[in-house]
Amino acid sequence: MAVNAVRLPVTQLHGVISGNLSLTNRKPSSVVRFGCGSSQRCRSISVLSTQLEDDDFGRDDSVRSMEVKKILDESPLLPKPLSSNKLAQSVSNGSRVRVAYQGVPGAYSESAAEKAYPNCEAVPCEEFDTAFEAVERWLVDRAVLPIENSLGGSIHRNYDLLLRHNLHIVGEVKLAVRHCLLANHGVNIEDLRRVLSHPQALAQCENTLTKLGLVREAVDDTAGAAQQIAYEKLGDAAAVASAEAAKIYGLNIIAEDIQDDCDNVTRFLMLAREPIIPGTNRLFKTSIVFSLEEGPGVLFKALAVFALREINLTKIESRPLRKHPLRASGGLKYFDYLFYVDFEASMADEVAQNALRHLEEFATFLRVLGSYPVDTSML
Ligand SMILES: O=C(O)C(=O)C[C@]1(C(=O)O)C=C[C@@H](O)C=C1
Repeated sequence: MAVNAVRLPVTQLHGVISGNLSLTNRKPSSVVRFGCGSSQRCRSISVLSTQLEDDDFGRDDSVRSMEVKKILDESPLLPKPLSSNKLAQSVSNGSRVRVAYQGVPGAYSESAAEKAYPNCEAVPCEEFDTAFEAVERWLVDRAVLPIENSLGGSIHRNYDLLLRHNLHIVGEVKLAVRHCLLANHGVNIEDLRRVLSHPQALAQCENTLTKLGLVREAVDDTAGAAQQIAYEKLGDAAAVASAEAAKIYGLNIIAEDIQDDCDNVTRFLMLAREPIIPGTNRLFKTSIVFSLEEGPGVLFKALAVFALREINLTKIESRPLRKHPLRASGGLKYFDYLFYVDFEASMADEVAQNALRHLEEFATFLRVLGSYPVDTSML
């Protein structure tokens, strides 16, 4: 699949928690005030759409973006995604659970945060690193991270993030992802030439998009794509995003359920500064990462520590060991790997503790990423 990366420069960074509104020209802004209910959300949308209504598609881009900037700067209802620069100026108000996610309102990660922590305050962030940092600096309580999808498989980059930061996995959420094709009102399917979305979302809709013959353009998140279509009043482009994003940004749903399989589920991890105390009162899962010496049967031996104890593995993923990608042995060069394994047991179970003690005997590195309740909502 050809995906043309679209990365507009960040000109200015945002203040969310401090309430300072400023503008980035990469992501014009979000339209939801933190913690506001859907009625407030709708009110703020209608303010925006009324003010933007008179624009026509032919207007000069720079004039239009100046106007959008003015509207956004003047609106008191528009929170902005957190960026690293503004983290230092932010303070946590400590009332509801605050969950950082990458993207803008209407992103699936926001829905995952709300599924995991109903009534939470979902905090949009420009980058995953910012979301992680927001937790590390006590500005929010949790970060949410998409990790795998039933159609697209593992989200490799996010595995790497788990190791780069020192947060603990404290929960998982499985979310049914139902993609829609969104465009501005008055734009028909025949007018479309391009489609914008997160690369994962584009991949999940591969068949439909190929049938429509649309050129794919990758952006940072699905809702960000919808926002761009709306703010730039694009007449030849659609976004792959949620029905919620259509509501927020005032777009028309041209097609529903366009993912390649109706069972499209993304699994998200919830991350926190402290691990949760693992229990045995419900189904728990534990995620670990380890590396091994090179040699015949070493991975087999590692996996046997679980098999011998009848511990079920639910996921195994390997990623290159970035600092030492190649290992020389007997004149040959081998790739060095990290193995990420999820198994169905709690760290409170003696059998799991024994398995990890056994693995420690020959693993060159081992870290427990978290022991957390299994999301059984989709069983
Ligand atoms: O772009 C979004 O809306 C996201 O929340 C990200 C994301 C992902 O990274 O996989 C989440 C769920 C869907 O699988 C598509 C995109």
